[in-house]
Amino acid sequence: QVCTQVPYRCYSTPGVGQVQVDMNSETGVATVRLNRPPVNSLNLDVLTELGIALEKLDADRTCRAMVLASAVPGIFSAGLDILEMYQSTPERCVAFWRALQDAWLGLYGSRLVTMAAIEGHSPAGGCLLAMSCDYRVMADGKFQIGLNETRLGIVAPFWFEDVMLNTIGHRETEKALQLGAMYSAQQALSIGLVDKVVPLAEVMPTVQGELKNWLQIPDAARVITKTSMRKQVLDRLRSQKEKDAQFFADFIGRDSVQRSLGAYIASLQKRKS
Ligand SMILES: CCC/C=C/C(=O)SCCNC(=O)CCNC(=O)[C@H](O)C(C)(C)COP(=O)([O-])OP(=O)([O-])OC[C@H]1O[C@@H](n2cnc3c(N)ncnc32)[C@H](O)[C@@H]1OP(=O)([O-])[O-]
Repeated sequence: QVCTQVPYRCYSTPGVGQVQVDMNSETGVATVRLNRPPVNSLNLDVLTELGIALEKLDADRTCRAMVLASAVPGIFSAGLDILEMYQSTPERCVAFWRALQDAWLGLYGSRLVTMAAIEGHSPAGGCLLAMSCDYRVMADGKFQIGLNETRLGIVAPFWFEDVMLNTIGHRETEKALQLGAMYSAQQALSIGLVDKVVPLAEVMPTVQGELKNWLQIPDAARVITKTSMRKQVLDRLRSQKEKDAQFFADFIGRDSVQRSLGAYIASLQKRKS
């Protein structure tokens, strides 16, 4: 196992944790892999683990960069675990949302160079995680990426919207969010939602190659620049975290939203059979 070799260090037990972290102390690059089969849906536990992992990496002075990837073939992340939003309690909804907020604040506000290796589908919350990195490489082929929330009868919150706006601009975001659009890798590339599209086997090598460019830049100057670019969006959520969590719990609890989610879950199951 890669983790037992020097100079790798693990923050989680390989093959066990739902968020696996391999830290290469020689290069200063950590690889964080989501590991919640079958689709890496993000529940309270995974989001809490992810938030803690990001915090630890940020505090590790030997760490300069992080690659966000998946341990599950064919999937980057299916987004938020729909079962956290369906027939849940208001208390659980608030706790779930806080964990998402904290994980996102840790990722979007990270001092590290962050790269998304998108080796599979990446809807909704998966797209948010990818967009929150500094750079995205996606596998060509059948995989799709996008914020499809409206298709579930739910609404991407203002901070998902802010991140998309900063990634692909106002006009594309308006269309993408209203339609709940899912894009192929090539379409995503054409609107700037991802930075590079390569064959599946080339995703990781391409990320490693790109990292070399980013790591040539002195950290302090890059971090000040990144912070200045992202501060406004981060502060907008930081200043209203509780209000945002309460809004989510209230919205999700509506009968009409529960009905839409129920129908969407049924459609996912039907697609399988
Ligand atoms: C306001 C809030 C903002 C919201 C943000 C979000 O992220 S909203 C999230 C929006 N996300 C979406 O709309 C994504 C919906 N998912 C998909 O479109 C597809 O699963 C896929 C394309 C990701 C993978 O296709 P594939 O053919 O490889 O896999 P498959 O389809 O066969 O699924 C396997 C099993 O996983 C289950 N399951 C799947 N996703 C979720 C989930 N998010 N959660 C929970 N469970 C999920 C699925 O039901 C099935 O369960 P079963 O029957 O075995 O008990």
